[in-house]
Amino acid sequence: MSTNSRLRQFGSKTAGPGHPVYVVGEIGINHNGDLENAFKLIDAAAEAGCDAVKFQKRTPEICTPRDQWDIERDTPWGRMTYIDYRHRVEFGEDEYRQIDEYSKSKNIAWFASPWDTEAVAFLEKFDVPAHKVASASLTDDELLRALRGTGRTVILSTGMSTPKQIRHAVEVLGSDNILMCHATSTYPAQAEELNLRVINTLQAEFPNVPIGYSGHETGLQTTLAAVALGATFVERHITLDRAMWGSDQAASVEPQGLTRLVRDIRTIEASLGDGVKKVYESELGPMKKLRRVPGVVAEAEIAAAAGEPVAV
Ligand SMILES: C=C(OP(=O)(O)O)C(=O)O
Repeated sequence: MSTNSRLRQFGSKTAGPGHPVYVVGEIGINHNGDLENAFKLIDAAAEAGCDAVKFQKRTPEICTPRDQWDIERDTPWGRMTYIDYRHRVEFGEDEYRQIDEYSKSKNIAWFASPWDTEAVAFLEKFDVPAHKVASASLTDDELLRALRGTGRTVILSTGMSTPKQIRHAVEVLGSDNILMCHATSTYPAQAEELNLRVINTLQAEFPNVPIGYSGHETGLQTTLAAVALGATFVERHITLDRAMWGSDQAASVEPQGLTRLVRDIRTIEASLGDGVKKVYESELGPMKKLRRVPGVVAEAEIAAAAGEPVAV
């Protein structure tokens, strides 16, 4: 474990205060079961500068309530039962091997949210940098225990959860290896229900846990606001085209938007600084020109700009 208790490892990268925001393009099931779509989404995330892409891994027979298996629905692949559809959008080991190789070739990490313990065992066949607990799984103690047992960084998403449920999940997972994400689990989420100040609330309640943001809103501004409020991790759903078939596509970010999002996150984190008030050398020229009364601390400020301690 790291010496700073609020830092978390994602392979060779570190997330937490003082480190670049860890940005994840959530592919989820927006690949629609098509490996070529997954590769294109990995390309888009790598080109945008994301640190990782993420998938969702389910064992359909475990995750689909039995009474829904045989319900028929229309899909782009014809009419099929719900359980067949769940299999149709799930990748198996061979596909994940290809995803693993492809991601490596693009120098981007991948991981997933396992929705059941078999999916944890499945993902453990790969050297993933982390696992994620989807908000819907926050109350699944069996899953949380299996994830804790992997010893990897675990991202805990907190949408649709009460403070009591969140505290319980942290107890089950332990706080040493987790990163917690604020989230509102509505697709798309409305600005009025994002409640971004919860990022600060969670930070105050869990001082040893880095806090991130998993967004389902449309648009990018509110995700950038989350970074300004201190989110150390950001995840947004990504899609090749918001009009594609699938429940998550409409609330996802397209490649161009993703590029803007990562660019603006990097600008915001650079602009947040260290919070120590100082006079920059670049301000000395304007100061000379514009300040009529030098003021009693002018010399000290100038010294500070030259890297010397402020004496006031
Ligand atoms: C649904 C997921 O996460 P979140 O709750 O953050 O949207 C997920 O990661 O599968």
